Amino acid sequence: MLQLADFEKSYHHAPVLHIPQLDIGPGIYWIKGANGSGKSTLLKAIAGIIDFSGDILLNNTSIKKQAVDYRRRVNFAEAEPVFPEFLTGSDMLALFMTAKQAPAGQPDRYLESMQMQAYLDQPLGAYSSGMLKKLSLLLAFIGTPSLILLDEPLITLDMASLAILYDWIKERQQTQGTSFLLSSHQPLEEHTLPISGTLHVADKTVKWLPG
Ligand SMILES: Nc1ncnc2c1ncn2[C@@H]1O[C@H](COP(=O)(O)OP(=O)(O)OP(=O)(O)O)[C@@H](O)[C@H]1O
Repeated sequence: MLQLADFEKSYHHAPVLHIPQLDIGPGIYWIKGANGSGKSTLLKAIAGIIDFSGDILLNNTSIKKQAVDYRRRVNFAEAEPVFPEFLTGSDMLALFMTAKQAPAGQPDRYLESMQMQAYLDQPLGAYSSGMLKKLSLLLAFIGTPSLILLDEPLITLDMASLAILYDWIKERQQTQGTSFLLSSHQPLEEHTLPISGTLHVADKTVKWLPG
């Protein structure tokens, strides 16, 4: 499903990650690592929003050689989303629906399950951090991506919302075969998600461990 080849990322000539080769199949993966190890950097590179050397392929589509096609297949939710304060949640949703060519009505059940309709038309400057997080997670489910990247999806969500997010992930994987990379600091409750493996980010590289 996802391949990284000769991947190198530096900030201002300081190397952060070097991954000679990484090849993972379809599934749901956790990305683990200490603060500053490079989890967000890895996710942003796979999302196609930061530059790096080497190549990343998603189902044989290269981020470098087929950039538009690649980006259409990947959705990303940032750890701490920042949106223009004067726009509303509905504005953001309409934008993503168009950009991701989403089927009409796709957000409805997501909005309902997280009970977001009540504040969707408020300006984003008036959202709490949890409300912003839910919106950013919802936007990552818009369209029909093959891979959804969620950076720290568990932070700022209350327990009820966490259970709903786990249901979204499981349902999407089961019905559409969507793969997920999820970064987290928290130790997870066992059996919440059918995890295929863990990517450990340490010593400026990434190691894959099954289960
Ligand atoms: N824009 C940037 N400019 C310079 N250095 C950066 C930049 N972004 C990240 N770094 C550095 O790259 C390294 C990896 O950062 P990254 O945010 O990817 O780590 P992380 O594992 O996601 O951390 P955390 O768990 O604290 O969120 C850190 O040393 C950080 O200081």
